[in-house]
Amino acid sequence: MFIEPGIDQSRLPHAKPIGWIEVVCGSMFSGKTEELIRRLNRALIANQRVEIFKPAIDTRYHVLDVVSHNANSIRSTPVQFASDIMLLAGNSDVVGIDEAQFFDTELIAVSRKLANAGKRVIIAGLDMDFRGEPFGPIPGLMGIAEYVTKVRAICMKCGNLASYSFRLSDAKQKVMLGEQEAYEARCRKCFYEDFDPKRNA
Ligand SMILES: Nc1ncnc2c1ncn2[C@@H]1O[C@H](COP(=O)(O)OP(=O)(O)O)[C@@H](O)[C@H]1O
Ligand SMILES: Cc1cn([C@H]2C[C@H](O)[C@@H](COP(=O)(O)O)O2)c(=O)[nH]c1=O
Ligand SMILES: [Zn+2]
Repeated sequence: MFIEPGIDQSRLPHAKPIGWIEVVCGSMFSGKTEELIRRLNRALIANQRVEIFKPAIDTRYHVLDVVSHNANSIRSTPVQFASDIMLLAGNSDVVGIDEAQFFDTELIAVSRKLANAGKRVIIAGLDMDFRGEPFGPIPGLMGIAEYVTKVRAICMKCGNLASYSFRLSDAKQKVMLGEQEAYEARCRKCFYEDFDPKRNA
């Protein structure tokens, strides 16, 4: 179970705001966005000021909303660069960022600055790409985060827990938006059984 230090802390008299970083990561369909939305909604219920960002390229379900695969949603601000978040997060207590793997590695410095300024920063993103390699700023963010939650999907081949996102086509580019028609959640065994390093080189 995830403890929510911000909410406990806000009850302490004279408590100074202490910032921190939370990372929610895993494969596609593992519930990252659901978990991000859950944490942000609870912060809203606690009357905290919440700002939510996603990369502007992620237009899959909605241009503005962060939307989970099971249709939960929350309003967000799409931004092009991680540095935009620094400019727009000014008045918030809590900053949520979805699809963080698509941001440049500047997101690591931005998250550190926001947390050092007393904000709770909650980041959701893919830890690995379709080749099973670390994705963008996520590994670096996991390194500097106080809390890291790895969530897992269900393997579409065998029903075990899945940590990998298997791409169903031969497309080689790292960034390729898609859902069930383009990717399957897979466990380690089922991912590597069908992974062809030459095809994916
Ligand atoms: N293979 C799968 N394993 C688990 N959940 C799945 C799978 N395929 C579809 N889903 C749906 O995806 C939802 C999670 O969506 P979401 O939070 O958007 O995941 P993520 O952001 O990690 O891609 C689940 O609650 C479930 O309804
Ligand atoms: C593995 C992998 C995924 N993507 C894309 C596909 C989706 O649009 C997002 C991930 O969304 P989710 O909320 O985690 O399901 O990322 C990609 O561009 N490259 C990849 O290697
Ligand atoms: Zn499997």
